[in-house]
Order: sequence, then C-alpha cells, then structure tokens
Amino acid sequence: MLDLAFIRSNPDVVKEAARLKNNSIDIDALLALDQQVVALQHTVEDTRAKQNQLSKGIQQAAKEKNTELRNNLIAEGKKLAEFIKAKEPELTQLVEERYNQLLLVPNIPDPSAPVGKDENDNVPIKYWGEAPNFEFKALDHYDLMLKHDLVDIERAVKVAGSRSYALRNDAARLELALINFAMDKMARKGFTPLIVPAMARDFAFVGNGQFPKGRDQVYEIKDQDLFLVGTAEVSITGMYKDEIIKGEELPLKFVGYSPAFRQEAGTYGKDTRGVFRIHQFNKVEQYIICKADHEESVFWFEQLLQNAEELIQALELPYRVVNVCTGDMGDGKVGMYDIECWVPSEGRYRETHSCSYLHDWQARRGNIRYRDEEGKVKFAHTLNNTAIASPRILIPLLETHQQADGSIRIPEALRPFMGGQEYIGR
Ligand SMILES: Nc1ncnc2c1ncn2[C@@H]1O[C@H](COS(=O)(=O)NC(=O)[C@@H](N)CO)[C@@H](O)[C@H]1O
Repeated sequence: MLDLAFIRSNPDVVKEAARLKNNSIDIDALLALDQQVVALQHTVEDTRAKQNQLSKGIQQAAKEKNTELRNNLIAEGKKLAEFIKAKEPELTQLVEERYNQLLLVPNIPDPSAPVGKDENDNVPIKYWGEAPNFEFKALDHYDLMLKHDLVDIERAVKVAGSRSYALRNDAARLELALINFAMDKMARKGFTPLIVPAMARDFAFVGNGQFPKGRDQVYEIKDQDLFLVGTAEVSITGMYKDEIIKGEELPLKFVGYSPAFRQEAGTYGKDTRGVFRIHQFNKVEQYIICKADHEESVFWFEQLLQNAEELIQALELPYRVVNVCTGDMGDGKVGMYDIECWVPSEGRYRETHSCSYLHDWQARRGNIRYRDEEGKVKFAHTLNNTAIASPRILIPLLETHQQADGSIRIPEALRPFMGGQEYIGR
C-alpha cells in the first residue's frame, strides 16, 4: 500500500505505475472517493464542534435560569446528534471503501526495472556456468526419477489429486539435505532460522499482498480464519504485524522454512510433467526487515541475490539472473530479479528463485514499524528471496549431474547433508 498523502500529491506517478504494471485501478475514482471521505469527516467534526458550543450555551442558560433558551438549545443539540448518527455509518462505509481501493494500488517500480508486459520482456543481466554437454543420451528429471525409484506420482495423485507427488528414496533425502544445506548456510550468514506456521490468518495475506488480488491462488481452511501459505514470507509478515521494532535491532534477517501451498489457478496444462509446478512444495525463504531507506533496501536486495547465487553455485548449477519487467513483477515490488537455472532437457533456463524489494508497501499494509534514532516511528522496508525451493530445484540438479552410467553425482556441498553419499544409483 502507498501512503495516501503520496497518492494525493503524485497522482500521475501512481497512474503511470499502474499502467506499467497492467494494473487497472482507477486513481481518479480513488481520489474522488478520498475527497468525499475528507469532506464528510469535516462535516461531522464541525457538527461535533457545534455540539460542544451548544452544551456550553445550555450550561450558561441553566445558570441564568433562562429555561426557554435552554430548551431551544437542547432541541437544537438533539437535531445535531441525529445528523451525526445518520452520517457516521455513511462515513464508516466510505472509509472502508477507500481502504479497499488503496489495497489495489501498486508500488512504484524502480526506474531500473525494464518496462514490459510479461516474462518475455524480462532482461537477462548475468550468466554463470556452462550448460553440460552430454556425450550420452541424457534423461529428463522425470525419467531420471522413475529410473532411480525417486518419485511416486500415481499414488500421490490418488490421495491428493492433480499436481501432487511423493518423493521416494534418495530424492526424499536430497530434499531434506537441500533444506538443511540452505538453512545451515544462511544461519552462518547471521540469518535467524525460523520454522513458521504454514497456516495464517487473512490479515497476514493482506499484509503480504496476496489478498485481495491473489485470493484465488490460496487454499482456505473451511469455516476458520485460516489459509495455507504459499510462502513463509506470508507468515513472517503476519508475525510482525502491529510491532514497533527498536531501530537499533534492524535489519531483522530471517531464513524461514515452511511448506508452501498454491492453487496454481490459471496454469491448466502448463508444466504438467514431473514436479515443476505442483500444489505443495517446500521452501527456505530469505526475509529482511530493514530501515526505510532506499540505499539500505538496494544493499539488502543485492545481498539476498548473492546469497542465492552462492547456494546455486555450490550446487554447481548453471544459471542466469533476469531483471524482471514492470508487467511481470506484481503490484508490491519496487524491483525484482529472478534466478533461472539451466534445465538441460528443455534446453532453456527456468525460474528457481525470485528476489524482491518492496520498500514500505508491505510494512504499510501489515503495519510493521520501527523507532529510528530520533525516536520517530516509521514503516519499515521489507525484502525477500528464495534460498531453496524443492522439488523444483531437483529438476536442474538431477538433470545436470546425471552421468553416462545413469547415476547422478551429488555435489560436494550437499554430501555432508547426505551422510557423505557421492552418487544416486551407484
Ligand atoms: N507451484 C510451484 N511448484 C513448485 N515450485 C514453485 C511453485 N511456485 C513457486 N515455486 C518455487 O518457489 C520459488 C519462489 O516462489 S515465488 O512465488 O516466485 N516467490 C516467492 O514465493 C518469494 N517469497 C521468494 O521466495 C519459485 O522461484 C519456484 O522455485
């Protein structure tokens, strides 16, 4: 959410941001509604002021034993009270309507973000590693998983429906190893490890930005104010709602694990083979709450990206970083880089990580504030990036490290988390 004062004084900047982000919000209508609210607030306040004057007059008339004047003033006071009683529900309703519109206003993208419509307009800014050149017939991730008895999709689909899977044998151990590997590396970088709730209340999704717009992507627990999170980011944003953090404690740096649940509405028929796009997966999330300063946010944005790059390089996976365009980054972001790992069987890069900075757009929605060194209370800045999301990361991992004999090499960095094992299938 943007500061209403900012929208009032910079309507064209906000309209341009909405245009760049394919966001259909009507800023003129929002500002007209805002003027209605302000006018009605003034009317109610003026009426209250008149009521106070009247009560003084009534006391004075009583003192002077001027019964007629006193009765007239009391009658007038009753009329004012009725007027306020009639106007208050209208004012409450308009304020709520304005708030609901404010939730739909996008953040202002950084000028460095490419202007574009969708992911095809994202701009690659860095490449790392050489795509493997197999001297043998390489298999795709699903065939490799079947070959080594690493997955059971049929029985998972039986129990959980489409886009479900069960990991078996070394794939189950590999996923846990990857989660441990990521948590361990980030903890050693001073990030506080968290295992957070995978169910959260409505307010956490509003604070994070998934509600109201992305509600169709979220699973709801029937008859309770509880929803399954699509990322630990939602739970962490919700955990710090309404807090005023001591400035000297910032930045808060979290590495949060949680299962992630997504309806994947609108992706029918896309990526249906294997485990690329599923309804439930596991993710280790980097999350930062820092002071409200652009340079500070950009610093942590680069740090979060670098952390993920270090993890991927340790897994020896070729990848590229893309600067996400305005039409693909979503409402809340100021800037966003995706990391895409090379998937040999597809002969292209596929997204495995997403790194964003949002300035105070989330903190304003979730009321996350801090007290700075002058004692001023301000909305904080928030940032997030994937550390590891599995099983999607297994796709480049298994494919890239497959050997001529069909076995799969486990990268050095992962072996300590796999009991020292060096290969799958040897
Ligand atoms: N339906 C899905 N199935 C498998 N993996 C997914 C799915 N949706 C997202 N992911 C993985 O989770 C990563 C982060 O998801 S994201 O929506 O892009 N970004 C976030 O959730 C942020 N909180 C940063 O992690 C993706 O890059 C991808 O690797």
